[in-house]
Amino acid sequence: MPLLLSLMRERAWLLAGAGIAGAGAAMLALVPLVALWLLAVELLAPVPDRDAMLWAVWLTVGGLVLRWLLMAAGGACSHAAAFDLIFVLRLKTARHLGRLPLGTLSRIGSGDLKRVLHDDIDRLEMVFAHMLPDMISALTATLAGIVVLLAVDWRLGLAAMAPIPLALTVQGLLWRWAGTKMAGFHDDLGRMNAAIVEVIRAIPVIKTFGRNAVSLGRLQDATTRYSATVADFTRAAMPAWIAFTVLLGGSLAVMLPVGGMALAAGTLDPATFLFCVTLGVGVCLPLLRVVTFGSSLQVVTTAMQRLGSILDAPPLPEGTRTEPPSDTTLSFEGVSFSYDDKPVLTDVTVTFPQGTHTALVGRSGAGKTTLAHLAARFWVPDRGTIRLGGVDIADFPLATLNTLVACVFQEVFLFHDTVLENIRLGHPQATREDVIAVARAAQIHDVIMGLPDGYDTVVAERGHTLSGGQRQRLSIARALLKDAPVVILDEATAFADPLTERAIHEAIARLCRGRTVITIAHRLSTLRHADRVVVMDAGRVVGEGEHSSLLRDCAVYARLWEAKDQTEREAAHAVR
Ligand SMILES: Nc1ncnc2c1ncn2[C@@H]1O[C@H](COP(=O)(O)OP(=O)(O)OP(=O)(O)O)[C@@H](O)[C@H]1O
Repeated sequence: MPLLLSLMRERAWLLAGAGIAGAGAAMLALVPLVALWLLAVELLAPVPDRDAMLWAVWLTVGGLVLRWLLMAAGGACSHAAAFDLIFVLRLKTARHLGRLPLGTLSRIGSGDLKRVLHDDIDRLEMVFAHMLPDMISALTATLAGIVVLLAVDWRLGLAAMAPIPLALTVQGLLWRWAGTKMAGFHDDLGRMNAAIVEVIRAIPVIKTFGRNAVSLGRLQDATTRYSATVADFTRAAMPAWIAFTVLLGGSLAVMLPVGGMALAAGTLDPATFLFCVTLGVGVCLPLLRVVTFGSSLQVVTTAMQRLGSILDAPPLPEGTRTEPPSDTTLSFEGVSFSYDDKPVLTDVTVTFPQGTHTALVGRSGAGKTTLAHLAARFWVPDRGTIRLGGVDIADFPLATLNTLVACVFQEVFLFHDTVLENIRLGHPQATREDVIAVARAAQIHDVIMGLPDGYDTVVAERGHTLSGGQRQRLSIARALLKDAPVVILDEATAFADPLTERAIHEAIARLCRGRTVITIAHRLSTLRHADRVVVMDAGRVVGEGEHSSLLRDCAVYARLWEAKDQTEREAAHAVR
């Protein structure tokens, strides 16, 4: 609710305009009825006044035209406010997401992120463009109708209002009951959303494993559970909702006997009776729209709470230093890190000197990727400091650190855009010639020229028109264009055949020239290209130096090589 109110303040004038126009239009809806009453009075008079009757006709026409104008103006204001606010909020949320640590993002989960960014924010269109003006005009219509009735004949006015307290009591009880069910309802919806996202992502795996894939089962369970919750909710709420609707339409049942008695007593004339009954029939019915708005508001409030909890998540703290450090030695000093409660790095102290190429090796799960991610500040260490040229990387704004550190990771994400723009991501101001030059250096130029529109070919979502090795070379081109002094490579040859691997290594050699490079070497063959090796085991650095000295002094390293040699011997034996 506070988020909704603060949003309303941002476009207060437009919303006020929409509200005033809606209220005016609702009041003008009464004009034809008043004109009808004036006509009836004249028609039932012994000598009807023709001028007064003509005036009543003109009053109706004028009222209708003005009402149409007000409705158009109100609609324009409310839609302008709604789309403005959606734009502002979506941009604010996207910017905030960009500044959140990866940990927070993965905790939120992609299903919930999609729901908040897309569905939840979209609900604001319904609130500001439709529900809010509609509620104001509905409330005004009922209020104005009752005020007119009270002014014309207070007895019939009170009779028209009589069912309202009972109807609102029923609805209040229904709301209170619905409130207790909402949390479960939204949990089920969240589970279904997460299952949908998982299935979309896992389509290749599902195809491979057929219908037995866990994802499909989970989606089926989540959907069944959600529809059962909605069905139970609707069934249980139906009687109270029907009672409320019937009560709101029940004004006439009270007005007819009250009016009949007044007519019989001679204290009410027939024209006034007719007018009051006509107005009273539907005077409370607009409140139905107000109540519908109330139920939808509950949904929107929950959506805004979800959005609020994301916007309240603390972003990565950023420094203000924008000048680059004097050198690009990267050092970890007593760095420890846990994913939630699971310790992954313990007291890591290691230096990657300027201009050297270091291979990071260790068993799977040793913490190599995590160490690299910390250098790019995807996460913040629990303890210790990471320095670049002696400066704590936390002292740089993320945008500056981004220009200093380039990453080439195993999974390369390509945007649904041209190849040119995908490479240009590394340096948005780069010219086409610059892009072609780095693509040549990354050994990917010929592949790009073979695509239907060359550099202007649009690559499909998640880069499915390029192979794994090609995507990696494109990622290297990006990093080359970025021209960052520190480069982190996560086993960039994982997808490659021997020829492609050679092409990639040539590309990497160009990328590494004169820079501080860390290669996460999942395959020990990558070590040939490194100046030195850092060995990790169970989240600690257990050795560093040159290959030969490590082979002699570091048991973990010696075991890794022994395993590699044995695998190669077995492979050679199998081929023979
Ligand atoms: N996002 C995450 N959330 C929770 N735990 C994680 C996350 N990423 C990695 N881990 C865990 O942290 C540990 C270290 O993982 P990391 O990826 O850093 O190891 P690695 O040495 O790079 O492994 P590999 O060579 O297999 O890629 C592993 O036990 C892994 O399960």
